[in-house]
Amino acid sequence: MNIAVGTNNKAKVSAVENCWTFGNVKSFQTESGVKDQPFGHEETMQGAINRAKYAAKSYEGAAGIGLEGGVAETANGLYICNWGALYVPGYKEPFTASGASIRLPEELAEPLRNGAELGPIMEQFSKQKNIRQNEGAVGFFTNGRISRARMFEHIVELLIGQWEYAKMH
Ligand SMILES: O=P(O)(O)OP(=O)(O)OP(=O)(O)OC[C@H]1O[C@@H](n2cnc3c(O)ncnc32)[C@H](O)[C@@H]1O
Ligand SMILES: [Mg+2]
Repeated sequence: MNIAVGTNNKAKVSAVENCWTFGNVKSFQTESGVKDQPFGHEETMQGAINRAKYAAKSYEGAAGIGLEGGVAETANGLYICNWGALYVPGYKEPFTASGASIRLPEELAEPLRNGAELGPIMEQFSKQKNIRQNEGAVGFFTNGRISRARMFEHIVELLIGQWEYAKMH
C-alpha cells in the first residue's frame, strides 16, 4: 500500500520514508486545520489527524499520515509535544500516537505562551536556518542525540505497529 504524507517538511518525510516498507511514499503540502503553533495535546493531535485525512484524499487508494509538532503546558514548564495519525483505507478511525517530549528553556517558553511560533524562535536561538527541517528543537536541546526525524520515526513505528496489531485481531 502506498502512503501520502501531509507535509513537505524534510524531517517528517524522511521519518516516513525510513519506516514505510509497504509501497511508495509521496508528500503533499496539506492544511493542518489548527494554528501554525498548536498549543496543548488536543490541538496538536487534531492537527496530525487532519493532515493524515487530507493527505489520504490527495493520493488515490493510499493511506495517509500526519505528523504535528506542538507545545504543552505542565506544572513543570512548557514542553514540546509531538503527535502522529495514520489513516488506512478500510479503517474508520485513524491510528494515533504521541512522541518524545522535553522541556523548553523558560526564555523560549515565554514568547510561545504569548502566541509566538517555535520555528522562528529556534532559528534565532540556535543560529541555524531551517532547524525545523533538520535536528529540530529536540535535537538541539538533547546535544544532537535525538533528531527531529528520529523522534518522528518513533511515532511512525508506533502508528504502523498499531495497524499491524489491528490486522492480526
Ligand atoms: O511544514 P510543516 O509540516 O508544518 O512543518 P513544521 O516544521 O512547521 O512543523 P509543525 O507545524 O508540526 O510544528 C509547529 C511549529 O513548531 C515548530 N517546531 C516544532 N518542532 C520543532 C523543532 O523540533 N524544532 C524547531 N521548530 C519546531 C515548527 O517550526 C512550527 O513553527
Ligand atoms: Mg507548520
